[in-house]
Amino acid sequence: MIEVGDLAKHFRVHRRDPGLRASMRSLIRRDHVTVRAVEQVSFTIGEGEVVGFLGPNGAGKTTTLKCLTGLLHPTSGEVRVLGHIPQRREPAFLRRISLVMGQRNSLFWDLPAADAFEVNRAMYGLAEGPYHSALDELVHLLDLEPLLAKQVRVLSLGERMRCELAAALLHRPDVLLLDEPTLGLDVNGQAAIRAFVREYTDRNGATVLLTSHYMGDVTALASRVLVIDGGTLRFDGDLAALVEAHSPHRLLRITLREPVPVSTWVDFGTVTEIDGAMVTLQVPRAETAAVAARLLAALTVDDVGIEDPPVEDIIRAVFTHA
Ligand SMILES: Nc1ncnc2c1ncn2[C@@H]1O[C@H](COP(=O)(O)OP(=O)(O)OP(=O)(O)O)[C@@H](O)[C@H]1O
Repeated sequence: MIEVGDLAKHFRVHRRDPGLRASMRSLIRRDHVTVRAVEQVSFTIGEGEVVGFLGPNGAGKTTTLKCLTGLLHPTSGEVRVLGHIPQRREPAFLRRISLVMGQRNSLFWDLPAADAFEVNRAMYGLAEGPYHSALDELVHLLDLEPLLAKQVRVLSLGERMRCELAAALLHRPDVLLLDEPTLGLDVNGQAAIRAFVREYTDRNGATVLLTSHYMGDVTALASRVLVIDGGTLRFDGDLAALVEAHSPHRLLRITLREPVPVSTWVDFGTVTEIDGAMVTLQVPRAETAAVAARLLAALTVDDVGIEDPPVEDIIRAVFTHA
């Protein structure tokens, strides 16, 4: 469905030092540098997969997504999406994909949302029947009824994102590329978009590649992740495997009947939080079960839970080691 082999995308950019002298000099001589935004990246994504694409700022995520849609031409390497070479931008290809960018507005600003959707209908040449059935489904799933008559320019960010998603899905694309779809939204707004994407993909089986700085988006939607840093792919696999490979520790959350002296914990692990009788201990992953058993035998435990550290911490560790 999506096949990427040794993809590289380099940008040649004009370099100018700050200051007036440098400005004057650049009028005569222009220095250029090459930005290696993406370097030898390979992966394949199968039909119906929902994959998270993670990386710090400037890692190369958006550049990769733009290569997948044909908005950017690769410097080298192979990209095939739905059997098409994206940079050819063939109508048969464009009718089957969608790219939604959280920080970009693609809807006509001055039109009511309903008319902005009509523009997309015309653009994609959708027949009345399929258009209305897709629109009805999206209006229902995204709760758009109260927004249809409002001008796009007056919508809140969360409302606009819901409309952006609807507009992007009216032609029922097989491949959906989501670049920071929850950027800047509050917790409710993020939850609404996540719930929608999950429901939509369950119903329609679309293939999704999703970038987000909110780990909640990725943990809620994707079981597989690609991690990119400095333009290079660092990890491709299950989120659970990433956690296991990069987190040598697990957390034991213990509630005791009564508090005990802090020195008690030295025998069991490293205390990361303590609040009276509630303690969080960090223990080596391989020893988790044995430590839990020793704790239960030695102390009066009301409750004990075993958790992995927050995925954010693990991703940070991946980037730090990279
Ligand atoms: N048109 C361009 N011209 C020059 N450099 C570019 C261009 N587009 C991207 N870059 C550079 O390529 C690198 C990767 O950028 P990209 O936008 O793909 O990163 P990203 O992972 O999406 O980051 P973020 O999470 O901040 O959106 C960055 O160093 C960026 O400055």
